[in-house]
Amino acid sequence: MSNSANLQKTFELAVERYESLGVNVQHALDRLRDVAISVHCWQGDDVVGFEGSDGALGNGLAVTGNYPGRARTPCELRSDLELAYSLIPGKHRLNLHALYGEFDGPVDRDAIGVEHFQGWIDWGRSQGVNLDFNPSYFSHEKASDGFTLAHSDSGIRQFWIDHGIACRKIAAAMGAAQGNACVNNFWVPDGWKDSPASRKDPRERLAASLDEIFAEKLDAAHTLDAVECKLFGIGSESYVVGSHEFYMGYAISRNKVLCLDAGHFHPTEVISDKISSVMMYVPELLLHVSRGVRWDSDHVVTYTDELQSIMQEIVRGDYLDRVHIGLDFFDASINRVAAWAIGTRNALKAVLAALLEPTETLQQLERDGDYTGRLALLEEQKMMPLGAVWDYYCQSAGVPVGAEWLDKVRAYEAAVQSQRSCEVGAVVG
Ligand SMILES: C[C@H](O)[C@H](O)[C@@H](O)C(=O)CO
Ligand SMILES: [Mn+2]
Repeated sequence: MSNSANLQKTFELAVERYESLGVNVQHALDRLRDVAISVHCWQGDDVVGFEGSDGALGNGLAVTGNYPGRARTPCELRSDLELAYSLIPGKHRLNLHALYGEFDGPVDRDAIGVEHFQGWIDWGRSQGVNLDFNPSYFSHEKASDGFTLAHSDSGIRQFWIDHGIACRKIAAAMGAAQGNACVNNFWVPDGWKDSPASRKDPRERLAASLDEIFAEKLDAAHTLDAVECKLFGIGSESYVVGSHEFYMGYAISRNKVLCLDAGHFHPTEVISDKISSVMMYVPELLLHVSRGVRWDSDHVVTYTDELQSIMQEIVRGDYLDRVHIGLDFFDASINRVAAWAIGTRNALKAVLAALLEPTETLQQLERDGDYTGRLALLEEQKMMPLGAVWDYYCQSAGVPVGAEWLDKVRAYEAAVQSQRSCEVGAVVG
């Protein structure tokens, strides 16, 4: 029997197994097809961007590793992304940071405009890839003391307010061009290494700055504002202005999308447990699916218990329409296209596993107080033939099955990435 016939047979047997639990595999695959993961551009170049500055990453963000082949121009980044998307089943989004505009000279962050992102908008249209966006409040001389929107200097605050306003306009233009909302996520690094004398003042300034940025009402069909909290960072170990409580309150009171990054809490705290709580009070949620190892280390997403729990919570709560799934990791110690493929495929596998769960049966057992049955079924689930369904899904989506994608990455690395030996400065691709 050919590989393809084997795969089909294994899939059919898997369908029967799931049917015996009352799970309709085709229905699960139909739902999975609609899940668009927002793939983060910054894994492709170690969060350097195209501003043409020295590229030094600041404000608590750190990328470790020196694997060759980093994308240095928009053309290279797009080429790498095209390969990555071809290895991932389904249609996915691109999450762009403001520092990835195409600038033909120095343009400061408060002066960026949609013209600097037209290349991305055109590329997105040609690829059928919808865009999300992020203002960049880091790696800039006006953020060098760790403060931006909460800065005590009103001039610096104004500069960053203007950056936020400019980014909202760009995001709205992207959304209008693609015909669906561009999620525009605000993360600011503001915080202190050591204990503050006033925790209150910077928080009041941050809220006031954000209110100014969001003062103009934009069409929600074009852009949605999201706000991302953080517990601590390198250099902001004692205090982060935009804490979870700060943004939870801000998002609820201003009807904003809340962003939960899996690496932004205490190391033993998980975001999966937060989803059903926050969804009671905020309209929509953005996730930065990441993997912290001992700290917010932004490791490539692997198929962990927490990844599975996050996707289970989204599916069990019937939140697929209100949760935007984005990724946030940056690993420079392995091939960067492989990092995207591994992390995104894992996120999708976890969504598939959640869609294949006999949720109604489990919840009925729970309502009946049959916790023995609940635990037994949850554990038996773990041995179900998920891999057979995943392989079938990849094959029917026209992307490599199993580890076959790695051959494509290796061939691309040999032909393309390995030729990128010398660094280039500000290059418009
Ligand atoms: C580059 C991203 O915006 C950044 O990772 C942010 O989302 C974050 O998580 C900072 O820790
Ligand atoms: Mn994040």
